[in-house]
Amino acid sequence: MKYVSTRGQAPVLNFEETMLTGLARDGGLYVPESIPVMSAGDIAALAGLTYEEQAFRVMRPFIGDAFTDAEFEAIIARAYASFGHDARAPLVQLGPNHFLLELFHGPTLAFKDFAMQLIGQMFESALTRRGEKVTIVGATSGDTGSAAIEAFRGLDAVDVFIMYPHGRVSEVQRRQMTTPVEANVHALALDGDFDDCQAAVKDMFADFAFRDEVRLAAVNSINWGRVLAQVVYFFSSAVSLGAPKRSVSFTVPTGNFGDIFAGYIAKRMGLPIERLVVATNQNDILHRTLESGAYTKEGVTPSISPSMDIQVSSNFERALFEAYGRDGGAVAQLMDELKASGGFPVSQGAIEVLRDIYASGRASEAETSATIATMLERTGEILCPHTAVGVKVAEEQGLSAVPMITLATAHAAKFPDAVEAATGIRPPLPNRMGDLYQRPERVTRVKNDLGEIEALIRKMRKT
Ligand SMILES: Cc1ncc(COP(=O)(O)O)c(C=O)c1O
Ligand SMILES: N[C@@H](CCOP(=O)(O)O)C(=O)O
Repeated sequence: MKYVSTRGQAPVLNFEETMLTGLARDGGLYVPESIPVMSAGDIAALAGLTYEEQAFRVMRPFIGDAFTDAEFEAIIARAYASFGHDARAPLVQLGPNHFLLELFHGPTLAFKDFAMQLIGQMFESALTRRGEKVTIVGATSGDTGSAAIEAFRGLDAVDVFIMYPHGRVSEVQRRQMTTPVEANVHALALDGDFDDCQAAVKDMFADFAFRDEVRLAAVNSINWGRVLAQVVYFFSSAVSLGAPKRSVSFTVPTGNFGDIFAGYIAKRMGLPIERLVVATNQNDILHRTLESGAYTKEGVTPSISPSMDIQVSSNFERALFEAYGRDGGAVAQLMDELKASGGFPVSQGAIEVLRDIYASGRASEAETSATIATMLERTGEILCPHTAVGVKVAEEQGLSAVPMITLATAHAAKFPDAVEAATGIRPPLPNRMGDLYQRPERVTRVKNDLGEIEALIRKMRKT
């Protein structure tokens, strides 16, 4: 399996190189040269298997010879061993034909653990074999960062630097990043918003001297390995509701577009997905784009679903690449326009392709709060605000004979203030999170200045 850049100018790589490279050298994102297809028989055979067995079968065609079957099985087993639910990604029913896919049973209580625990194991295995070390830089609006620090803490072959927008993540998210004691992980509180953090990561990758000096690697959904791991739960949930005989639809709370793009990959692999619905909060650039055909950046407005406070949605580039018939030159031009003028019009042909694949909706702050309250009353489920955005948008899609699965992307206890304001109940952290509120914090405040960030990383890295 080979991987190509969405901007068409970077070297073609195999899976392991793609995983360790992160952003392509032309600024694009790597995607598989072709998408492997699973037959109806292959999909039906997933029924009754464990999550780990399903993960092996779904991901195996993408990894080429990066790992032997035995190594890959062991990596998957280690990745999910720390999850707090035997099913890993259980489904619960919310109402007639509406299901919630609980993706928050991993160690940091968000869906990011599914991919991050896996790529942590894959990095460790590949780097040990190669005798190499890397410096990971990541941008987070709260969940990617905590999941990355958890997955990579204490590993000898990596230093990890996670930038989060100062004052714009929840206390639980911040503490998950600032309390681990291992010397190889660092939380950097940046003066700016998530888009500034993500732009800084991409600028570091574009600074080839720095990139090569510190051997930069990425764990945001820039990294194809992240998207790949997230494909699995689209299969596991659909199969448990009767796929491939029965179609399903998904609503995905969306920010950086990685999770819903994983759903698109599952569909391309043969999973019968009828609708893929993008659910946004008030930072609704994706919903506006699908409605108007113009991708136009506005400022990021802080919300009660802070992990989705994003305006420059990284993986939308992968969706554009597909919608423009895999024309890397056209995508590069759009990305230049975005950088220069803060937006671009999507061509008529491409927007029609996108609208064919993705539906969309938006939930306001008041609607999000009201959904948390109503769902508690109706179903007894306490939703996190991101999940509530998804549930609200899913309900607006209207009932159909096809089951709708909304992704529950985080545990309510990560956002206790928003949940308490909506319901009067302050959701407690699971026991296994222990003394998070008592542990001392370690964080470095940093200006949104590339030179300063790079100097700090040079100084703090140990490899
Ligand atoms: C809890 C939560 N929900 C939804 C999202 C949006 O996911 P994506 O960025 O893959 O669109 C995020 C952040 O990525 C998140 O942390
Ligand atoms: N919501 C994310 C933003 C980064 O997304 P990623 O999937 O590209 O890592 C977060 O919680 O940090």
